[in-house]
Amino acid sequence: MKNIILEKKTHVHFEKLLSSNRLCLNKKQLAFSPLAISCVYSSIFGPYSMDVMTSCVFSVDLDSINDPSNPFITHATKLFRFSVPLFLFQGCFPVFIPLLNLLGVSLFPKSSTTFFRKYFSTGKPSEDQALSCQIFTPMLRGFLMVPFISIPTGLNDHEILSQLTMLLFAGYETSATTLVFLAYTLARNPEVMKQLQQEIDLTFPNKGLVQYDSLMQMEYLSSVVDECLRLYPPAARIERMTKETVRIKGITIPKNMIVQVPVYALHRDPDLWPDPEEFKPDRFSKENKHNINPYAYLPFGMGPRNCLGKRFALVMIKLALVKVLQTYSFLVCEETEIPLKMHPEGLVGPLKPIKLKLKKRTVVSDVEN
Ligand code: HEM
Repeated sequence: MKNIILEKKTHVHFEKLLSSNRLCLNKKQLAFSPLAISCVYSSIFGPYSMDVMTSCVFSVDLDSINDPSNPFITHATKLFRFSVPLFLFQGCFPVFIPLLNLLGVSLFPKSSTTFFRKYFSTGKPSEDQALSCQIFTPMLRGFLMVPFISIPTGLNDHEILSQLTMLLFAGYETSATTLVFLAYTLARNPEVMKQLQQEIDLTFPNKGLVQYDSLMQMEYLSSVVDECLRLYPPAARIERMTKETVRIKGITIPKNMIVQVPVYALHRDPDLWPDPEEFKPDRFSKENKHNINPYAYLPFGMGPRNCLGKRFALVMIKLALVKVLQTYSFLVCEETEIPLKMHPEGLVGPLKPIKLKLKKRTVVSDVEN
């Protein structure tokens, strides 16, 4: 299944996505008033991530800023308000999941899953349409084309819908939160932001069109995003279950034991990262990157079950950051919380919405001073 989504020519899809506007911040999303104090998350990055994910996963074009009461948005948003204790219980004791299902206890609200089921069964394209029509995204087409590619029986509606919902669930908040933390860390590190704006202006002069290949070749942008994901990896830990009993450094881990990898703690371990609390993108520069132990840096996990949307997320995040920084600078203001209080539950995220000032850049020379 993973191979179907991660088609070899992914970059061609991304180029198409960029030119089709599916990944673009719209004018409203970029229309801050100069020097406005703004809650960055709720004003742009949340709706941006929602619009991109629903558009690319479900082939549904939404406008979360102007039409926030669209039922698709209401139900998609509800998926993220799941019970964390129930989530942890299911993770720790998967053996009870069938019993919970029997009792009608579900992680996601029934009204929302029913909405998506109805939506999908009435609105999904036929296999022929999906094969021929370019308006359906590669993801949706990939799932509908499964019978032609790998599994002779194909996937039933329930299986396709579960995959699509999983993609939305896995991609929306992780990407939105990363963008918020990028805005926060850049506001707190203006010299880094200036260097990044310089790279942006050089790569896309006169706020030029952002192109996939150039975007992905931006070295400083990559380092900034990597370093932000080190400090704020949305998934604080990942899990694996042992298939066999193993002995590692004198510790025996029995078969079928769930092992948690503390990603957040690893990323801030002073033995692995000098000055771990400091935001230093140069750790990820071309010259320094090879010194990083790949098992010490796991924002997208590792191995065959690593993040399926990694490349997608990086394009979406880099594009949004470049578009915003072409026009605005992030600034801390009185309302900016320093240090940040983190949410104790769920994904790594701030306890309260982050507030920053946005200053409209006057001219490109802004960054040359
Ligand atoms: C900054 C954004 C993102 C971060 C930090 C992130 C992080 C992660 C992590 C840590 C895992 C677990 C990997 C492991 O256990 O080794 C994961 C799994 C996954 N992610 Fe992401 N993710 C992001 C965005 C996305 C997006 C945009 C999508 C979809 C387009 C996505 C889809 C998935 C899926 C489907 C899985 C499960 C993969 C599997 O079990 O084989 N993620 N992600």
